[in-house]
Amino acid sequence: MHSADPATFSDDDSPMDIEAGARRRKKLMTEPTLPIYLKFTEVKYRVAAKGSSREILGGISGSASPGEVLALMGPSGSGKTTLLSILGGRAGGGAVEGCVSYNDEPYGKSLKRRIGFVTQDDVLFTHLTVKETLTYAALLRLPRTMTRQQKRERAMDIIYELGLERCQDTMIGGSFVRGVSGGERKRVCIGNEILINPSLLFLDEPTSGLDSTTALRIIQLLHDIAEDGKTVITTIHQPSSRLFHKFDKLILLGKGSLLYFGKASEAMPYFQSIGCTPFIAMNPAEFLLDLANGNTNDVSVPSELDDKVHMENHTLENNSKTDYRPSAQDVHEYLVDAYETRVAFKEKKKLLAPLPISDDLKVTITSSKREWGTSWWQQYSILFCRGIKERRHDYLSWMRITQVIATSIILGLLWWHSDPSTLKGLEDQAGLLFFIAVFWGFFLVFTAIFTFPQERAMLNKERAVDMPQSNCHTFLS
Ligand SMILES: Nc1ncnc2c1ncn2[C@@H]1O[C@H](COP(=O)(O)OP(=O)(O)OP(=O)(O)O)[C@@H](O)[C@H]1O
Repeated sequence: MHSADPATFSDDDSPMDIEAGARRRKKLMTEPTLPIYLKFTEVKYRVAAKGSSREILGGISGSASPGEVLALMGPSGSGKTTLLSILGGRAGGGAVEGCVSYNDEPYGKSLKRRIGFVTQDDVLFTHLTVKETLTYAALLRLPRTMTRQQKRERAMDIIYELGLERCQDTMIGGSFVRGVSGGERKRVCIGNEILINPSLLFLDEPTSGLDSTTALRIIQLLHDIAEDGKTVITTIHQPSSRLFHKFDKLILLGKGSLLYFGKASEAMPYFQSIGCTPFIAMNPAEFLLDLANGNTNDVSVPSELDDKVHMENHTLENNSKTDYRPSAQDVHEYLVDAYETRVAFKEKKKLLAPLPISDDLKVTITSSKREWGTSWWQQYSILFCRGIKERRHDYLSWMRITQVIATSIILGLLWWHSDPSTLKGLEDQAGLLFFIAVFWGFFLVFTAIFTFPQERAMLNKERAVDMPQSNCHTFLS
């Protein structure tokens, strides 16, 4: 794995920490990454809505090669997450059309183990530390061929690679527990996925909620990961201009339609070529999002679109007012048409070109079963230890201890001086035993029941990447 620039996460760096610096510069010893070329043509997605169906994506085509970072950009609700999920083999309940191929092969179960998917919501255990989180993930997900010690070392390498060494013993934290910062938490999520050395890495808004410097560090990290031969696809909301220039390729979506696919560096010249130029100096991402939203306030409107709007308005109102702005719908239709007529056919032709890889490599991704995982018993013991560590704070909380002590005192007082040598006293003692059995029975049952909702998100996340066996989870809960 490519080593991140030592300056990348300077907030966590300590000049005194020589060992940390040395480790960060060390390349992670992983098996070579299997290159995966991702291509998708005319991807459509429809969902059922009140008796009819609603189109979420309307024919999106594009590609990403190993070593590249492809950014999916667009206004909120434009379909970025939906497209990312389809490409990552996680489409929801809707109907998918079109073709998505990985080294010219369709999605198969064996690919699950070559894909890392960082979701928008961080699904992590709040009471585990950074080190524990990554170590348990390594123990559960890395191949059987590796020893426990090697797996632990891989987790530590990831910690140093991501610059998390200073917070490695800090709890992740959540709504009620103060823990690591948002940027550190995101890095832990990325670490969770890159430790299996995936060929394809999908990230849903890895920078949302982060300041621009931290966001830049995360994108720089993605760049470093891609440089190691991985294909990285990420959705992004509103990147700064520095961040925008880090992307190799860009997909701009508007209302589920493709407005641009190509090199990120060629996006501005393309929009200028179709007559859309910012009046003032602007962050390219802001300009593109304005266009995708149909907002042309600070943007020159192409004469073609201007004429069309004037004609329509004159016909409708028959007056001589000249200050018409095209509606958002007009702008959207113009951009979709412009892309279809000027660029789409060229890009589609490129997608048909043969890949620069051997036939063996194509077959490898579908036929080779990646050797990894652990036996049922190993999973059970790892999940058991993880569960104890996560829930120890809950079980040993002062509220629970007080609850048990208070109940014991009340019971003690109620059955004080109960004499087991008489029949009445014996009946009393039987009542006490019954009460204790029922109390502890329900106490444990309720504790187990309430762990299901908490663990559900984690179970779904782990099942999506083929680990661990769900009956193991159920047995433990
Ligand atoms: N299963 C579904 N049923 C109904 N509507 C859906 C479904 N999945 C997605 N949508 C709709 O599709 C549109 C696109 O959703 P998506 O989450 O992909 O957008 P997005 O661009 O990622 O938005 P954001 O940036 O806000 O996360 C939204 O309007 C959403 O409500």
